[in-house]
Formats: sequence, structure tokens, C-alpha cells
Amino acid sequence: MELTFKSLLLLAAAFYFLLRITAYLLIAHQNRIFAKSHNCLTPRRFPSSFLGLPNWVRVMRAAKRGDVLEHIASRYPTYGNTWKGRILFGASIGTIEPENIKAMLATSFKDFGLGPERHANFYPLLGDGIFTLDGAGWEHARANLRPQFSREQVSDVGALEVHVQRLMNRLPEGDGEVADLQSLFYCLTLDSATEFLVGESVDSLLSPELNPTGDVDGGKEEMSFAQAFNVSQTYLINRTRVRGLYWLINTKRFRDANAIVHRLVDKYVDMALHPEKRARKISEKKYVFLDAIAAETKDPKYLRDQTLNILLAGRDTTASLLSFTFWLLARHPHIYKKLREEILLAFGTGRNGEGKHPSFSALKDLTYLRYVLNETLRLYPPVPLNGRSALRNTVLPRGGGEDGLSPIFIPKGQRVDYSCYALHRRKDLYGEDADTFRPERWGEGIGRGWEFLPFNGGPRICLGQQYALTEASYTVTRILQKYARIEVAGTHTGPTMDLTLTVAPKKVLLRLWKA
Ligand code: HEM
Repeated sequence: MELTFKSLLLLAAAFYFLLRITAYLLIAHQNRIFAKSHNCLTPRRFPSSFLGLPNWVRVMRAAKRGDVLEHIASRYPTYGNTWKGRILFGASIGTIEPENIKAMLATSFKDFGLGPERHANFYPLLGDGIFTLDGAGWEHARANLRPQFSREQVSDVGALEVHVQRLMNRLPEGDGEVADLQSLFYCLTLDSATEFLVGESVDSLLSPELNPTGDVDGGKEEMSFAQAFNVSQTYLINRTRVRGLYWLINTKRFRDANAIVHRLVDKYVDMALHPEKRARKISEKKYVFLDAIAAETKDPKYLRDQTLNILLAGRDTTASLLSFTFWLLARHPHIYKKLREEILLAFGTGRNGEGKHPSFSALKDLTYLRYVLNETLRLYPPVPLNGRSALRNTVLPRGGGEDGLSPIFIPKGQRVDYSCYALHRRKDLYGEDADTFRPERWGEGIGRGWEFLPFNGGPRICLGQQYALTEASYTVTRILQKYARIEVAGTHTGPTMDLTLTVAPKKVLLRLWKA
């Protein structure tokens, strides 16, 4: 019998599919043996018709409405603290079980990573940096950053005072006048983070124009940086939502925004490579991250990637914490009053030479302030959604079976998502009033383990935790020293939260009174 080209092609295709099916069955068999030997049971199913397409549409609709965090959190009470389903064709596992998160971040750290998808998705903005790398690249990036966060560096509240003072100068002097604190906090954290990390501040709080959306836009390069940074991050989260199809979302707007962000960072990289171009001399006692890595390599792309990753970490997270703190305080006047009493007792009003500026160690003694910040981080963790990918076949300790108490099998390549937003609102962990802002609960012995994770845990725990808490404590203290009372101004319609890689309230429009 003579074989035509067409029949040869058909034969090859059949052989290929047979090989694929055999490989699939073999892997499924091995996985079953692995799961059985670890006593794994199947997690509860999250309904996923049509390969999870309707689930994905629901997420996209919630994102448009601005309530995607609540939408995701609403799955847990119905389907258990760990469930498995499908979203946009792929298998999806979600968990808010502290034991599982602890396994991914600490006890089985080597079995989990950020995964290749995160690297490829974030690469156009962040390149190869601490937020995109696993393994040796991550270890190196983290080792370079560690000296930046020594106690000596982090406790320098004098460096913060300059920027906080500029923020205060932009607050209204007349009693009962309105300010949008959210946009000011984004400028504050950008200014202080650039000074802290690259040795020179962008000084956005000195810009004459601050537009009300939280972006600064004064026509100068550094002014459009904030806007571009927001646009780029919105694209990154949208790319994450379409999973393996992230490469389809690569518009000119995304590329332009990335280019603007890169241009600003390149300016600092250039200064680090040519210190004679610096406007200000940096104290030799100070560790400046960018200068330290520039002494190690002259590769501008490497320097840009490392710097941009840490700027991303430093700006939005602390601005989110500050914004939500004031958003909540304005809605709970008795808590504002109690917190102010603690602050005035320790430091006075700081006005006309009366009282004093808070020191690093004295700030740490303010118990109620710590409770208020913890409670804000609990209800509104700045990084509300996170996840890890399995680097090899592995196991998570909880979620299997109807009672969810048995281990579950996680195959290599599987992503597991966790929501700190939902975890922090679990009623069995925080009580029936878990949705209520009640700082006093932090005096009742809660949140000591893996059920409170605003800064993550394990070897990849946030490096900037102390710096962020110091900046937030200092800023809250200085504002409360000055203002006796705050009130929500006007009613804001539409989505109340902005979710990119971090979450922040859309606006924090407040009226402020000095007396
Ligand atoms: C309230 C403020 C902050 C919160 C809630 C926060 C939270 C987090 C979280 C959840 C992660 C883990 C991210 C992941 O899994 O990919 C993280 C990582 C990190 N954060 Fe923060 N962060 C804050 C402020 C800062 C600041 C101000 C800096 C630096 C100036 C910083 C530096 C870092 C770095 C370098 C990492 C990466 C650690 C690693 O992968 O080894 N953070 N942070």
C-alpha cells in the first residue's frame, strides 16, 4: 500500500496525540500515588461550568464595579476555607487557611515560588527584580537590600519630618476646610521612598499642582511618573486576571506608561553611575541602596530593575495604609479622640514650641496607635490578594475532604491563591464583629500567628515593615498633633476602592479642624 503525504501527516498527528495522552495518564497515575501516600483528599469544589468562563466574567464584572475583594471573599463562607474550581480554563485553588499559607511561605518554602507566569507578566514594567524573581536571583536581590533596612536607617525620623512638614503645609489652615489626604499620602511616600532608596527625593509635594485623582501632573517628568506608575500597575493586575493570556494585553498605553516610569528611574541610575551630576551631597554615613548596587555593577538595566522593584514596594503600600487609617478614623470619631489623647499625652501638640516631635523609640511606646494601625492593616491589607505556584508536586496540610481537615495534593505548576482580605475577616479567628473597626481587639491576644499577614511571612517577609510602620506612625502622629477633629467631607459615589497590585480608597476627602 502506498502512503500518501496526507496519510503520513495523519499518522504522525495520531502518534503525537497518543504520546500526549499516554504521558497525561502516566502523570495522573503518579500524582494519584503521590496524593494517596500523603493521605490527601480532594478539596471542596467551587462550581465551574463551561471551563470556568462564567467565573472569570463574574470576577471581571466585580473588578469593574470595584468590589472584587468582596466578590472573592464571598466564596469562602459558601465553599469552605480551601476550594478548587476553574477560572478561565485553568484549575484554580483558593485558600484562607493559615496552615496552608504558612506551608507555602515558610515550612514548604522550597516547593513554592512566584512562578514563571508572574515573571513574564510583570516583566515589561519590573524586569528582573525582587518582585519577579525566584531562586538565586531573588536571594541576591534580597541580600543587596537588607542593609538599607538596618535599625539605624529605619529610625531616622528626622529624614521623614521634612516630607511630613511639606504635606502639612498643603493641609488647610482654616477650620472645617476640605483636603484629599489620599493624593497627599501618595506624594509623601514617593518623596520619602526616593530619598531613602536612591538618595534624592522627587519632591512631588513641592509641585504646585496636585490633581484630585491621587496623581501628580505638573508637566515635569517626575510629575507624570505617578500617573504612569498607576497605569502600568493597573495593566499588570488586568494581565494577571487573564492568566496565561496575559501577553494579549500589551497596548501602546501600557508600553508608554512603562517607558515614562523607566525614564525617571534611569535618571537616578545615571546619577548613581555619575555622582558628580547629583544636586545634593549624600551623607557618607547613609546606606543608599542604588549607590551600593552601582558599586557592584554598572549594568543600567540591572540597576533600573532593582530600583524600580523597591520603589513599587515603598510607595503604594504605605500610602494605602495611611489613606485607610484616615478613612476609618474619620468614620469613627471616638477612636480619633482616644488616639489623639494618647499622642498629646506623649508629645503635646508640637505647636509654637509646645511639646516635641516624636522620636523613633517614643513612637514604639504608643500602644493605641499600634492597635489602630494593626486594625487598619487587618481590614484593609494593602496587598489584599497574593499567590504562589508549586515548583514540584507537593502537599498543603488543610482543605481536603468535606471537613477540610485533610491534606490536599498540589501538582507541579498549580497556582494557589490566598486572600489576606478574606483571611483577616474570618469570624472564627477574629470574632463575630470581624467586619468592624475595633482597635481594642489587639489588646485581647489575637492575630499573633499566621492569621494576620499584612506583611507576608517566611523568608520573603516584607523587608520594609519597620520602615513603613515608622513612616505611618510618624505621619499619623504629626497630623493628629495639629488637628483636633476630622470629618468625612461630601459623599463619594461609585467604586470606593482602587485595586491594582495594592488597594487604596478612591478618595479620602476630609474636613479638618484645629480646635
Ligand atoms: C504598609 C506598608 C507595607 C505593606 C503592607 C507591605 C506588604 C508586603 C507584602 C505582602 C509583601 C510580599 C509580596 C509578595 O508576596 O510578592 C512585601 C514584600 C516586600 N516589601 Fe513590603 N509592604 C509595605 C511596605 C514596604 C516598604 C515601605 C518597603 C520598602 C521601602 C517594602 C519592601 C518590600 C520588599 C523589598 C519586599 C520583597 C521581599 C521579598 O520578596 O523577599 N515594603 N511587602
